[in-house]
Parts: sequence; C-alpha cells; structure tokens
Amino acid sequence: MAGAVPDDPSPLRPFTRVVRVVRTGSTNTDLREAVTADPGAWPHLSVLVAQTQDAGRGRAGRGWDTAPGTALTASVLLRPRVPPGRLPWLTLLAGLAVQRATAELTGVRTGLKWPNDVLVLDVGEEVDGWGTDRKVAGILAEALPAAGPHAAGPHAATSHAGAGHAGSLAVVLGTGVNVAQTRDQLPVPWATSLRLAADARVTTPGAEELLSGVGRHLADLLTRWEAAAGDARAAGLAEDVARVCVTLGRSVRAELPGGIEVTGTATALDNDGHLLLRTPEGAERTVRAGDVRHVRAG
Ligand SMILES: Nc1ncnc2c1ncn2[C@@H]1O[C@H](COP(=O)(O)OP(=O)(O)OP(=O)(O)O)[C@@H](O)[C@H]1O
Ligand SMILES: O=C(O)CCCC[C@@H]1SC[C@@H]2NC(=O)N[C@@H]21
Repeated sequence: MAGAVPDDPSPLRPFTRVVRVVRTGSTNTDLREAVTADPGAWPHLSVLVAQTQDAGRGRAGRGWDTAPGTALTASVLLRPRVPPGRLPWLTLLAGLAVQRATAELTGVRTGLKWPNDVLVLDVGEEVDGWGTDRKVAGILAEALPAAGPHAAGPHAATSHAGAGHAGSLAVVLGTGVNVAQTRDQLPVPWATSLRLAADARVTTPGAEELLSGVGRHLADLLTRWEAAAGDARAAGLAEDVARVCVTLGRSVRAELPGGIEVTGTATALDNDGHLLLRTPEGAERTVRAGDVRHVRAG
C-alpha cells in the first residue's frame, strides 16, 4: 500500500484502530498481509480504508472496480467470539450493517441479496439475474488461518466463557460501497451508486460518514451475535436479516461450486445462514456457497 497516512488521532467510533491509505491495490489483501505479519498490532474492529483501490477483489475471484475517489473501500479486522460454524452469518450481518447505514444516510430503499450483495430496490429495467434491483455494495469476508498466541489479540482477553474458540478466529471483512459514481463510471449494468439512486435533494454522504454508520451498526450487530454465541436465531438477528433479504420468497437459480445449477424458491435461512431452496419437485436443497440469481417467476 502506497501513501500510508499516520493513524487518525481521533479514530472513528467504534473502530479501535483506523489506518487510511491514499491509494492501494486491495485493502483486503493489505490487511490480510499486515495482520499475518503482526497480529498484535490489529485489535478487533481495526479498519483499513483506501481513498482509491486499483485492484479491488470481489467474491469468487472476480474484480471490484471503483473509479478513484468515488467509493467506500475498506476492510475491517474482526476476531468474532463465536464457534467457526456460525461464521457464514458474518457476511449477512455485515450486509445488514451496510443496508442500514445506506438507507439511513440517503433515504434510498436498500435490501440484501443472499449472500453478500446490498441492493437498491426497484429502480430500473429488468436485468437478467437482478430483476429491477441494482447492486450498490458488496461484502468479501476472508478468514485468516489460525496463528500463534498473539492471534487472539486484546479482544480475546474479554472473551466470554462457553464460546469455545473465543477470539481465535480472525476475519478480514471487506466492504465496497458505490457512493458517487456516474452511470459511466460503473462497470456493469446491474450496478448503481448512492448518488444515482438517491433523491437529487439528498446530499450523498461522504465515504467517511458512511464508514462511521457502517461501523456503528456492525459493532451493535456483532455484540448481539456474540452474546448469543453466534446463534443468530436466538439473538433475533436471523429475523432482522430475513426482513431485508429480498432473495427470500423469490424464484432463484443458484450456481453451486463445481458448476451445478439448482432452481427453486428461496424459502428461508437455516441456523448457519445458508439459503434453503424448495425445488419445483418439492425437495429442499441447502445452498452453502455460490452465486444466486433472482429470476422472474412463471
Ligand atoms: N463497483 C461495482 N459495483 C457493482 N458490481 C461490481 C463492481 N465492481 C465489480 N462488480 C462485480 O464484479 C463482477 C465483474 O468483475 P470481473 O470483471 O472481475 O468479472 P469476471 O470474473 O470477468 O465476471 P463474470 O464472470 O461475471 O463475467 C461482476 O459480477 C460485478 O457484479
Ligand atoms: O460483491 C463482491 O463480490 C464483494 C466486493 C468487495 C469489495 C471490497 S472493497 C474493499 C475490500 N477490498 C477488496 O479488494 N475487496 C473488498
């Protein structure tokens, strides 16, 4: 990462450490490398934010393209005190934090597409796989391999009993939000930005303001999630996610790893945050990973 700026003297709450860079390839790649090299320097809820990202990464090896200075591109280091099996919820909870912050700051109606997309709802012509919704943000969660005694960091010192692996998991949670792009600056027809989607009378929030909103919601959701040892249903979080997850109730085509395709109606999220589908034959299928496209019923 080039042009590292010294740590902010008045860090954005609730982040524990804020590092800004002017320009880099990928904040996820940088944060992974930095945490691996010096785990003790990156407490739970540290954030690395870049003004410009030149080689952003999306899910499934795809790129994440944002014109300089038009987007929020940030990665947060988390050491969630939950059993590893509950980790799929993290992407959904981060999506919920972004959904809430974007809606709150712009008045734009946003929702989640399982598992990692934040959408602006009902704003355009039909686009295959996206309906009339448009993608405004994406989440890329990457778990780090367990490391030595420092891996738990200071956060682990407060770990609650019963979480088992308390503090030993480290996850880099990347968030990309399209803030101010014009139509021409967006890489795909199903993308939008907050500026394009918001009422012209609304001032689009800056990336910093957005980051602060996302951080506040994320910290709140994580506290509730950890208090229930990762059981999102018990914490009432599964319901919160389901309320804004527009994939549920839709006809979808899921492309599973290995190229297998399953179609059906998305009915629910299971206890681990996986998507349940009811196939036309009446069978139930669990989608744990892969791409989901929203298709028109009938
Ligand atoms: N700023 C952005 N906003 C919304 N979506 C984006 C953005 N940048 C990249 N994408 C997404 O990334 C993908 C394009 O990335 P890339 O050019 O690496 O794709 P690819 O691997 O060639 O994709 P595909 O297999 O979909 O053709 C698209 O699927 C698109 O959803
Ligand atoms: O929708 C996706 O496929 C996920 C996109 C995630 C993009 C963010 S931008 C900040 C962080 N750094 C990256 O290289 N990727 C994530």
